[in-house]
Amino acid sequence: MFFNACNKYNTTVLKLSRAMSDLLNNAKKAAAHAAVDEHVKTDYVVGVGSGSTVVFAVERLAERVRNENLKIRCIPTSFQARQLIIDHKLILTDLDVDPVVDVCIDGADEVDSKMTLIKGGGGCLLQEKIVASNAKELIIIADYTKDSVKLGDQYKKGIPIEVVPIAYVPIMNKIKQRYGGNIELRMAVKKAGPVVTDNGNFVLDWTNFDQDSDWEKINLDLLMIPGLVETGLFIKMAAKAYFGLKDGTIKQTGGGNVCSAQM
Ligand SMILES: O=C(CO)[C@H](O)[C@H](O)COP(=O)(O)O
Repeated sequence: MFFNACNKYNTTVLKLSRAMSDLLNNAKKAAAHAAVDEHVKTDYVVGVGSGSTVVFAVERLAERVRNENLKIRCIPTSFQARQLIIDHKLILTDLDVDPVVDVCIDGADEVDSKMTLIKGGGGCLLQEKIVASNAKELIIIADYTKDSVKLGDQYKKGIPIEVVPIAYVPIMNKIKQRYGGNIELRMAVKKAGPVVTDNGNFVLDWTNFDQDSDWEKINLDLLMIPGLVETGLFIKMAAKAYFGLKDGTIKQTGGGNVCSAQM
């Protein structure tokens, strides 16, 4: 009797979590397809972001290359993005060969009402910011859980900060002293010790920050700390965000031209 009730409960929980993940995946796919269809043209150099939503964008790029004979060259923002480009038989390039990127399509952990982003949940913030900063347009694709008024409203894992390993303790102390909140070294899951980025660095996650902070000022202050390589704050970089909603429709934010990435 007890075991039957437990089994029933477990099956219901499993069904609910599957339904939730289907909803999220459909939302991610809808956003990714819309962004690729509206922003990628033939002969474009395309920056390929990182994360689970970008997988749908790469699938769509490959589909358009096959069906429309679209000609594109792709610049990865991480090891994961490079593998995706190779697996989908897209043309791989880099900033040495193609220093100007026509459009960069990437995910985000959170987008606030001013189009300030938290990125780096997957630890790829440095290369993502480099590629985005060399793109004429940064287009964000995300599901509805990423659409916030203020940073920290929905995303509770914090602002990622990439640091040189020998400097991680003093940097953690400085951030806590200056701005408060909590800061932790990101630990690996299938490896003992910390996460090591594609660039050989560590990642700190800064949580419980003041949500009314002046992010532009804080970002510049942080970047002055020796050993701090990059922050996951993307400010005035994204031109547009596509959010896939639960009902399969898409919400778009951002004008498209005011805040395109810095050239
Ligand atoms: O910044 C990132 C990786 O560094 C990702 O774009 C961000 O974490 C969103 O990922 P997902 O599409 O899986 O939600």
